[in-house]
Amino acid sequence: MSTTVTDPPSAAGNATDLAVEVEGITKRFPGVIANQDVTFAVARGTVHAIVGENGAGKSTLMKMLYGVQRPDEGTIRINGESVSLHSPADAIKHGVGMVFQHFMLADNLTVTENVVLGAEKLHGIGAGARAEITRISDEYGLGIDPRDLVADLGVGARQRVEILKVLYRGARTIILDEPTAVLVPQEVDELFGNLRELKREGITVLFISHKLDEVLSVADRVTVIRRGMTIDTVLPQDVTSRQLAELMVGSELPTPQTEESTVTDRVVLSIADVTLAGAGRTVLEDVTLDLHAGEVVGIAGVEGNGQAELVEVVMGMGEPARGRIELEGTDISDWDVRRIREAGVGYIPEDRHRQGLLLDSPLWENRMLGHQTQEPASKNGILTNAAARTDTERIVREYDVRTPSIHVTVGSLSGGNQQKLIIGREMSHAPKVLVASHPTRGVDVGAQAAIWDLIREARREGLAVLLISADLEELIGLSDTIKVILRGRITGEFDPDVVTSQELGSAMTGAGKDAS
Ligand SMILES: Nc1ncnc2c1ncn2[C@@H]1O[C@H](COP(=O)(O)OP(=O)(O)OP(=O)(O)O)[C@@H](O)[C@H]1O
Repeated sequence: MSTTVTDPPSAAGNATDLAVEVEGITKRFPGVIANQDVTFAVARGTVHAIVGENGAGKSTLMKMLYGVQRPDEGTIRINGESVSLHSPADAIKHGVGMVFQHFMLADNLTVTENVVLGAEKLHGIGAGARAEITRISDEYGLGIDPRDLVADLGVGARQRVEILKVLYRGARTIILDEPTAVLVPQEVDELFGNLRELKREGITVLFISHKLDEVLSVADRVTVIRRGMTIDTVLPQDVTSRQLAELMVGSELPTPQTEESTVTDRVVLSIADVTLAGAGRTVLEDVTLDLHAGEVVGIAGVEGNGQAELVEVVMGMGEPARGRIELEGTDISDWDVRRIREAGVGYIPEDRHRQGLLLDSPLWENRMLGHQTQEPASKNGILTNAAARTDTERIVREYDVRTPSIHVTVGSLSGGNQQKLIIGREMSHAPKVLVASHPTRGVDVGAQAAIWDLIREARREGLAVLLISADLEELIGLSDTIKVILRGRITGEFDPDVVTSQELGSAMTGAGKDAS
């Protein structure tokens, strides 16, 4: 493919037209070269995407640009000036700000309070700050009211507050980490509109994403990183998303197989009229659904509409006020997590850091987490570390977990590789039911396809899956039926063979027509 961008990114080729230059950056960790001689340049006022497989080195690169990590070798130039960044405060002084995937806003505070927190010296905390927030919001078309309470804002608006927060601190280059992972299609369109407005005003946006179609629709240039090395910087009009994926992987991708339905009429998990109250309001109301052997039921919803609580009641982390949950005919409504797992329910949690993994422990110890009482970790009540280690080696092989060994801490793995380890662990106990929250969040396209194949294979053997995902392509691609959850109620049911992402997005926000 002759897509390499050889000309300097700026029309004039003048170094000062470049917002960021990365030259010969190398970063080593024990047993891993995370970045090796990485070189690329980002023109001012453009949107520049960084893509690569899980563990390719994208986050490490961004951490160096944001002052959280120091390169071992190489140079970073910002606006033509060579810089040495020792902290995020350093980075922001040079005009580089970062917006993380997990928002860091306090719900019970106003937009102004959130924005000024830690930056009180700039414009105070009162009228001056509010005026500045309004000015920035107007200048970049963000539509933010400084007096709004963050709790009242939707996901898209919260993200705009995060963007405003870094602009308020003087950022002229903004790094976004997988910004669309939590957005519905309409919000993605809005965000991309905002990014175009930002670049018109001379702001530079650098972003990491695994969603290659989106990358191609919004980026001016795309830099591909493979195993720590820069492979190419391409123009979006010169490549398809498949070619981009092949550049990431370094070989041709297999064509995905479509599957016949494997749904049986045997109900494995039955959720009947489940109602749950929390913090003075009803978070789940009369939720009823059956999971059959061989079936994937997808749950589509904007974050915060009860899907997390639904998972919690199914997994025994919350007891419903009303209703009943049965596993193969047995009432499990008041069972605890351990008993439910032992009865054959696998669990891929939404927040892998809080619920799925012990970051400071090695991979093989994490293999036993939540399964201490089951083989191979335990035989007749005695822990068998050796068996757990051997099985971890198998998972690393089968799930392509990129790691120097099974003895390093899980915290040192890239996000996508942590996720692959969790999925490998949960699938190895041959569950009857898999409760999967965002199973491929942060996972690259190749690994996502492999995980979908594994889930489909297990479904053929009779696995029933409750799939909660913010990735509508995933819901459509993997589910046998999709249910929409809105304000704690199931408000619609869709056939994945005919529904579009746009229709699902509308139903999720309550804007669309009801069930088809
Ligand atoms: N603090 C650390 N200690 C040891 N190794 C690390 C550390 N941070 C990253 N690595 C390793 O560096 C490599 C690159 O990781 P990085 O997180 O940058 O990848 P990534 O491209 O962002 O992946 P993903 O798409 O999965 O988030 C991986 O092999 C990872 O295990």
